[in-house]
Amino acid sequence: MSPMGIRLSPLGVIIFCLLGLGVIYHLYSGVIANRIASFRQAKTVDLRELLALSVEAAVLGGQEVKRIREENALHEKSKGKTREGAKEMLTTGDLFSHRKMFNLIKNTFPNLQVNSEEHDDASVHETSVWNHVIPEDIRNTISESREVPAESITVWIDPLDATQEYTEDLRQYVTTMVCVAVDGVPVIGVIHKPFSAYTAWALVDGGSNIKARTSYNEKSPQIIVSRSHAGKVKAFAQKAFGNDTVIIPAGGAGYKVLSLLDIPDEKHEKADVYIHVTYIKKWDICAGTALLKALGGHMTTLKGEEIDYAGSEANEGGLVASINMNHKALVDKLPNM
Ligand SMILES: Nc1ncnc2c1ncn2[C@@H]1O[C@H](COP(=O)(O)O)[C@@H](OP(=O)(O)O)[C@H]1O
Ligand SMILES: [Mg+2]
Ligand SMILES: [Mg+2]
Ligand SMILES: [Mg+2]
Repeated sequence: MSPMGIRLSPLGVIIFCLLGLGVIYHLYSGVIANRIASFRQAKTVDLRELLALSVEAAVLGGQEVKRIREENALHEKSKGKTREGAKEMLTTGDLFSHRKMFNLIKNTFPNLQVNSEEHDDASVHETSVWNHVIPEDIRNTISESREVPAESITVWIDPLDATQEYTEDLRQYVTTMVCVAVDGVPVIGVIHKPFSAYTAWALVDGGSNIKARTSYNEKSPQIIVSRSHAGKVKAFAQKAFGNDTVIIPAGGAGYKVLSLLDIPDEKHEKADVYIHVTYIKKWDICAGTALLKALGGHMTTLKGEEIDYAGSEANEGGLVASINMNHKALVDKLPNM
């Protein structure tokens, strides 16, 4: 008999305790599972793996871009206007490519910050995960892995660059791009051309599958510029390099960076310098910056400042890109905006 006159059966006490534990487990199981999941998520990421994943994402996105164009199912619409009043086009190609690229990266490394130009309001559940196989060309060029803290990484993706030209069926200008910045500094750049199945990739201080050309005209450079967001770039370039300067209008920021390099495609135009004077966003230019940087080139604002590839998407200061020339001397020739 207990002091209160209630008799406690040992079996009853055990059952009561088990029930209590069950209730506590039920209440906290979600919390515990989340804790375990976040502990399991990689705290560091290997840049060589991230390069291989970036290539895979750009290629899979590119397949969507190509398919939608071939099926003539663009369903183009304007998603707004640029500051200069040009229509910002959105097509099914942009959207389907975004779904593939964004989800592949997020499903593989859920805790990475991934900034895409596009958004998916339908939130289609795309479950693809990367198979972690590093292709032979990457393994042969980059022999070592390099771990960096996941929290230092910002990934920028452009699921379809040169959308305006895509709607005009100017397929040669279209690319898909992935860039990885560590602490705001671009270290991985991938530019993929879906209609010619060509991919350029680079890891800064690691290696790449593309080279600079052997010579560039530094005195009278041929300047590649935007054809659909040109602003006053022609007058700007002529002021710097003279009225006879050859100006090449072309679509796509990815296309224009590749035109500075030794790309194995006769049809891809060649230029010495890329200049852009209107507003542009970081998913348009980060991959190009990384590729150029890996090969010893530069992409800066028109004042020669490095661009911080963390934080906001905006780049306000224009762009000048060059390789195998004195970039500082080039910047000094440019007029004030
Ligand atoms: N003034 C501006 N405002 C917003 N985006 C711009 C811009 N100028 C260029 N861009 C973007 O930069 C990319 C290259 O432009 P361009 O072909 O004119 O050189 C295009 O990307 P998207 O096609 O991915 O939207 C384009 O939309
Ligand atoms: Mg766009
Ligand atoms: Mg773009
Ligand atoms: Mg785009």
